Amino acid sequence: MVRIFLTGYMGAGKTTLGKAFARKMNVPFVDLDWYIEERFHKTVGELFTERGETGFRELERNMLHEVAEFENVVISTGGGAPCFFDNMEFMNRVGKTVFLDVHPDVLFRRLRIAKQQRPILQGKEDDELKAFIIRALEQRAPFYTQAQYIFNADELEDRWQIETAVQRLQELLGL
Ligand SMILES: Nc1ncnc2c1ncn2[C@@H]1O[C@H](COP(=O)(O)OP(=O)(O)O)[C@@H](O)[C@H]1O
Ligand SMILES: O=C(O)C1=C[C@@H](OP(=O)(O)O)[C@@H](O)[C@H](O)C1
Ligand SMILES: [Mg+2]
Repeated sequence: MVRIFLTGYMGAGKTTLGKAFARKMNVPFVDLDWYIEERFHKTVGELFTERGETGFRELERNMLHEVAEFENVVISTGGGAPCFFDNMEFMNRVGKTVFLDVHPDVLFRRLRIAKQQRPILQGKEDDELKAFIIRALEQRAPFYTQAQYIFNADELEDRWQIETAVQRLQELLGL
């Protein structure tokens, strides 16, 4: 039975790599944010606005427990999921956890063009965004580093790099 959780900061490539990895492993892919959006018929941004971050985190925890029931699955969490409640401990208990480790400069490059759909980053100018990413990584590191595996995901810029990353991830997990 394969139940793998991909974690890491926003822009680390959890969704991109998770999707490609699940396809290669021939198992279903679940992106926790997409699952939440489908279940509630609302975007993550709308849920943040309506319920505040506290409300979103509660819902995220409940949905994490729901998707963790699936067997043979690759699950990409949202970047904050491992850092609230006992979510990280829970994932370590029920599956294999991978921290997608990405250099802050790379995260900044990816997120400055992909921040609109991420409520926490909205309205941040470049300087502020960079400082925010660095600070958030420091705060979240104690959670992310509880993952059983650490995977460098600095290179996910094209199909070839993604394919290479999928192979490396398979080797890391011994699959
Ligand atoms: N080749 C690329 N060049 C620049 N940005 C990219 C490229 N590929 C992906 N991104 C952006 O980087 C982000 C990382 O991908 P994603 O899988 O969504 O990360 P996560 O799910 O960890 O937040 C995405 O928002 C995407 O828009
Ligand atoms: O890091 C975070 O706190 C968040 C990350 C997002 O997921 P991605 O990491 O897939 O962008 C999403 O769950 C929400 O916007 C909050
Ligand atoms: Mg994602």
